Amino acid sequence: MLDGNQLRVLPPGFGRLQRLKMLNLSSNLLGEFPEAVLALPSLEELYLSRNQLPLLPARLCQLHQLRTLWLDNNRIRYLPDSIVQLHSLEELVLQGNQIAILPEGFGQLSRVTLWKIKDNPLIQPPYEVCMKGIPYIAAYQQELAHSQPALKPRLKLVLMGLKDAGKTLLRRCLMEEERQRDSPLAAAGKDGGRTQQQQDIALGLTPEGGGKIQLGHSPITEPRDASTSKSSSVGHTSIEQQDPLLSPSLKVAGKIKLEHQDVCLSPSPKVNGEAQIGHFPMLLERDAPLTPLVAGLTGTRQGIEVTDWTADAERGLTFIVYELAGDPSYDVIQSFFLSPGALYVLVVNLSAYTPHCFYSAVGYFLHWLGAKVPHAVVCMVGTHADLCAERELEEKCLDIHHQIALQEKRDAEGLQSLAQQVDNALGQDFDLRCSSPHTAFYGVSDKNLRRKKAQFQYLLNHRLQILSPVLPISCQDHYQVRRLRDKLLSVAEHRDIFPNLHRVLPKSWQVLEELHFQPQAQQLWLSWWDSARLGLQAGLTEDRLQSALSYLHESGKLLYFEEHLTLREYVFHNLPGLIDILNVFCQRDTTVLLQKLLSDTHIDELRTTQLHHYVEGFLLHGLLPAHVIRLLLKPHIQSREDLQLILELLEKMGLCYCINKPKCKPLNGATAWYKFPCYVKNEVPHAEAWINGTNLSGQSLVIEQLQIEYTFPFIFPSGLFARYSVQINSHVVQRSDGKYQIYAYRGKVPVVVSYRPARSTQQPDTLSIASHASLPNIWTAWQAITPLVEELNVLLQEWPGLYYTVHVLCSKCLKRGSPNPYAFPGKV
Ligand SMILES: Nc1nc2c(ncn2[C@@H]2O[C@H](COP(=O)(O)OP(=O)(O)OP(=O)(O)O)[C@@H](O)[C@H]2O)c(=O)[nH]1
Repeated sequence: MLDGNQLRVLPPGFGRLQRLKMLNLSSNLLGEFPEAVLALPSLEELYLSRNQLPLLPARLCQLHQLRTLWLDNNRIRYLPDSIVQLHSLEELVLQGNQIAILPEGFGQLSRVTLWKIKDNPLIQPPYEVCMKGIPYIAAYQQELAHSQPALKPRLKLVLMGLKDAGKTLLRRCLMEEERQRDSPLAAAGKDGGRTQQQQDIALGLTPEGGGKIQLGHSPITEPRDASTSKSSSVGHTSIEQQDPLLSPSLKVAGKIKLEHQDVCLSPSPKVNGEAQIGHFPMLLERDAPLTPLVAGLTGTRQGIEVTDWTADAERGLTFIVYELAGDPSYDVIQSFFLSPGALYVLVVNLSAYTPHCFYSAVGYFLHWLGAKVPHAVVCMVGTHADLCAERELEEKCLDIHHQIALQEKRDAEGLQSLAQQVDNALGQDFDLRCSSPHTAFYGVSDKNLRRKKAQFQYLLNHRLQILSPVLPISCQDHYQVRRLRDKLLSVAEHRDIFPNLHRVLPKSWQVLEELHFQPQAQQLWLSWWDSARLGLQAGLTEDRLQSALSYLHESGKLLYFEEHLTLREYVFHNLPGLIDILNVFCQRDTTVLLQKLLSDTHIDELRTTQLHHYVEGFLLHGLLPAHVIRLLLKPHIQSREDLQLILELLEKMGLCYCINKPKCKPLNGATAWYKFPCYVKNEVPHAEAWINGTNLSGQSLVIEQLQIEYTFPFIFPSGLFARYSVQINSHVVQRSDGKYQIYAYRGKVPVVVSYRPARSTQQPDTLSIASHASLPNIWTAWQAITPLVEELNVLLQEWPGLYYTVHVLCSKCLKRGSPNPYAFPGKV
């Protein structure tokens, strides 16, 4: 056991340990695979986790006896083809590396039962296949070998931003532009007489992507001196061109500083050695006439929308455009539509922008996206440029850059300092950490500290990839819209940014996709069996269908909840239809809701009044009976079964829960009522008192309090509390919901779930789960809260870039009513 040292090499003669069976070299500083290990023929277990290995030698297959090989959290990019010859291998742990392609013949590793590959940029086979295990990888590889490969580049494009940012108009103009592109009017170019170069600058589209800011560590760093780069037309360096000597954390801090100074603040940044006229447009005409492009496109729209946009018919590239809603009422469902592998466009209304609103217009969205999709690719687009004066436009764009860089720098430094604290604690002896509850990381094991450190490293290495300065645009200008389209296309087609776009997939997968989207398959969803039939038609057996569906789910083409007990029986292939349904419950508009309910002409007055009351109750308390939900969804659902399925989907998505359905029993004809927690506005004052230690029953002397607190220093995604309150419903009874609190019982034991938004920028948001019991029975309180804690942990797994800590609060402090109870760290 040589783990947890500072070893860079092994001593000479190490290879003479011919009878060595197990070698643990984890958590060292090995920068190369130690050759001496290859001379140990009896080796059965080899642990090399958390080193800095870039490669594995092909001669690794000499270790015929090897049963266990742990290589997680290194820097490995490729596996040698010969790895598949390690026929005795039972454990292969590769997570947290840079592996994109797995060698052919993975089926030969049929004895592997412990397989971990998470956190690798996998392309071939796709991530969804790799995660399922060796048999699935083997089947996929066979599939690819035997069927004709297919290529159909489709990329998910997500438009996000505040309400009225201009997302809808931008989307419509982009799509309309496609239709008008070939028209003589468009060909003439309505560009207000600007030169090509001026217009390029106006859109931040200078050669070699001049002026691009790259915040955070990412594989697509732009060379500072473009003449030295071997880059392609957009000017990105390849992964190999990065400086291998810089540690990721140094890169983050260093790059922000450099780029922030050089790109954001310099008034005339140099590109290709030539001074640019100006970094931001001062050329847009304030009073440009409204062109036919915008005419007829200004209608408002509510909610989330999905549309296909064939942005480049020649090359066959299609964007699946997800336009998110700016209204916060949609927050509870929006995060479902953020997924890896998409191109995100953050839209800012430059006319309305002020430096004070940076966080709400930009900063929050970056935090939110980074928490859900670490390392996501973001383009910043500023609309309403036509309504801004030249100087105003320049100042606002600069301010956004400046504040993004500051936010990014602050976050990275925060994470680095937390990582440093963990390092310091690791440098101490475990006994010392257990000596007093006031020492940092009291009682936390080395193993858990190392996990924590790996998490910080992951967060630091997976910052968002913000690709460009704000691209100012007026939707009234054909030329600018066209250039934005070209910019999006060039980003999408850049192989370093979206390597998956040009991935070759088995023909059967493509056929499966086409069959799911053929015109006759216009129902709202397909049963698993219907989908399996399409799979068979495409040449996929049932077991291989799962991976293909998961892939389609991840790439944004359909929804398939593989893990869900009931919903996995269905495939939601008609996304626009499904989103229409979800939109109904987020609109919060009395008129729209009433219109839907009163569309039937035969409704009498009494019924009309009743329906008015239901709408009022819904908007005030978030309550609706099932039959009114059915009415609201009338065009979409036909039968009772349809309704049941939709209600289950809404529960799964954290939108509502049934308040009066006994567990696993039918309602026997009674009306089922549904609660939508995102509508709850009232407080639950007694819960606040309880949680602060003022015991309701007045038994404060014999009662012990148990409180687990989750702290979110960077962001608590909005809508998460509402979702959690749905998620815990199956565990609690007699609940009373407030906007930020739930007071309920687990059996006879009371529990309180309480969310506290940050009171200032210095303070974090917290979410706590608490219970109490008399001292000899304190375990009943633990039993009460444990499932709620587990439920929260499951939910938080959907947010891989979200940083939070978990503490147990000191019960003595709680009893005293201390405003700052001591928090014991550690894994609960
Ligand atoms: N002058 C001008 N008006 C614009 C521009 N872009 C959008 N608008 C107008 O701004 C208003 C809001 O634009 P939308 O596209 O509806 O905004 P949105 O981001 O989709 O808003 P939500 O759907 O509520 O999230 C509309 O009246 C648009 O016509 C622009 O570049 N210039």
